[in-house]
Amino acid sequence: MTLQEEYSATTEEKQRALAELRNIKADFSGRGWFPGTSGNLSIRVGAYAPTRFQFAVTSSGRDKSAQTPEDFLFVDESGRPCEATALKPSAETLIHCEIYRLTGCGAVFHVHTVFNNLISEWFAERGSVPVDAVELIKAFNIWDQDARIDVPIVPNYADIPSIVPEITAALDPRIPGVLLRNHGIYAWGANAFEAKRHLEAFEFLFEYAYRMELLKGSARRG
Ligand SMILES: CSCCC(=O)C(=O)COP(=O)(O)O
Ligand SMILES: [Zn+2]
Repeated sequence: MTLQEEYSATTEEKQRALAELRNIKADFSGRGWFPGTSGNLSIRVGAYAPTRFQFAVTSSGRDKSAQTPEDFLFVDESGRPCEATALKPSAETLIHCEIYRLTGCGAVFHVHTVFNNLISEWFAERGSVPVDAVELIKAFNIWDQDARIDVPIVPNYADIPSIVPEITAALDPRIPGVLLRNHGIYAWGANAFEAKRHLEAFEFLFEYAYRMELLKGSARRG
């Protein structure tokens, strides 16, 4: 068996990943989480080693509220298509590659929302969004009484490869997500179910943090 064959998935596994991605794309689109063709999704398939893996990823620049046969393609650990295709992988595929390499996770989801953009800008100088003693922190499998977490924020650059080392440096193994400043969130999990749970929890916590900052501001003004 060649290395290529060893790490590529069965046809059934690939079809399952595509079906799951289609459902998640439709679900997130219904929430308005892909404005203006933004956002990208991926699910890993086949065997995994940090230096060798494959995943299905959304193709670049497409209307993510539409379902078409051109929505996804399979790429390898360096973000290159691993099957003959005219499709272009997401412009942010290298970020997915790095998250898989660092964490060994099974799915990575990226969305742009007003709350994740506002909160990343508000706390940009601090380098993280603090969240204190909110029950939904448990969605990250953090069960400490009154847990406090810091969601990392990294700079956003037009040149995507320049973002990769920022993610490498900022990633906290306890926190399954990272914010790109004034851009969006990357959230991941062992599989699509877990990545979706994490993404939903992040979005709840960002809205909570945003509204809490407003309340504190109005309390200070009297
Ligand atoms: C139109 S949003 C700018 C690109 C972006 O941030 C994004 O998430 C979508 O890029 P893709 O290449 O994955 O379509
Ligand atoms: Zn983006």
